[in-house]
Amino acid sequence: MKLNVFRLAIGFAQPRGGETAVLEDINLRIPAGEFVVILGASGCGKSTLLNVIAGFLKPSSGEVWVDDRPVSGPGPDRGVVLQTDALYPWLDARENVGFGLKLRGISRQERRERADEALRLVGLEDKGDHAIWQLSGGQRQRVSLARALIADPDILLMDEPLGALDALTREQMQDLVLEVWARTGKTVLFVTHGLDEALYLGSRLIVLGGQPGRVLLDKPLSFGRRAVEERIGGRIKSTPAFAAAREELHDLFFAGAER
Ligand SMILES: Nc1ncnc2c1ncn2[C@@H]1O[C@H](COP(=O)(O)OP(=O)(O)OP(=O)(O)O)[C@@H](O)[C@H]1O
Repeated sequence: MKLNVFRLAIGFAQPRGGETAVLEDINLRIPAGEFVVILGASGCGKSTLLNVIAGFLKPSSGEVWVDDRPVSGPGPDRGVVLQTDALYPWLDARENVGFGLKLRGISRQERRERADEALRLVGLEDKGDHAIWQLSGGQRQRVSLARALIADPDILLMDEPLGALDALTREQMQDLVLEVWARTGKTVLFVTHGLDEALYLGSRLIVLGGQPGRVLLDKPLSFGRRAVEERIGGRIKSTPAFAAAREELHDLFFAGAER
């Protein structure tokens, strides 16, 4: 599914009155199947952009379209994964994954089957009965990803989903995200603060910055356009070409951030 953002702007009311503009004149055309990484200084509006696309926030002006439908609220065509897992501690992993289907009135049997399928996709087929507190941080993020995948959304919105994980788990999760993306062909919007992560995963980079936030840079990323099999395992990150691309991205990013 194509995702289009037209002249989007949003601001937040201030406690003492008035409004601060957070994003202004955001225009994006994202074809189906693209892996878009979004970088930008803290507070520039990355999460706000994802929340508008998810339908959790209404823009002050402009529009978001998924294919030929304008977004007016959350929908099963867009799945969301956040930095901190928003899992329900009183439900086991399988019930967490299937919770959205329960709200849609889908039978217990079907929920169970689909939750197990989503858990298989993230490599947790043996953890469905586990309580959330029995899972590691990485496993909890896998459950969050499975929960986002269960409705088979065409678009995955991921807001620093690996930001709270230790370095090793983070690398493993990057490969899992790549595998899921390759296997499902979903469109991904992935907010990160990691330049390596952006280069490794993304087929396209968007840098937000300024006040109010705008798109400072929108360009294809060469490593992310390589076959997933070539990237998986992370060896590519220690090649001179990757180091050179990282340096270039570093300079571009910080030049942009100063604007
Ligand atoms: N609900 C809200 N009410 C008022 N201001 C808000 C609200 N949500 C976000 N903001 C403000 O909007 C700006 C952008 O916030 P946002 O969380 O989108 O930034 P970000 O780029 O995702 O930051 P970070 O990288 O630190 O997560 C910030 O200045 C923030 O304080």
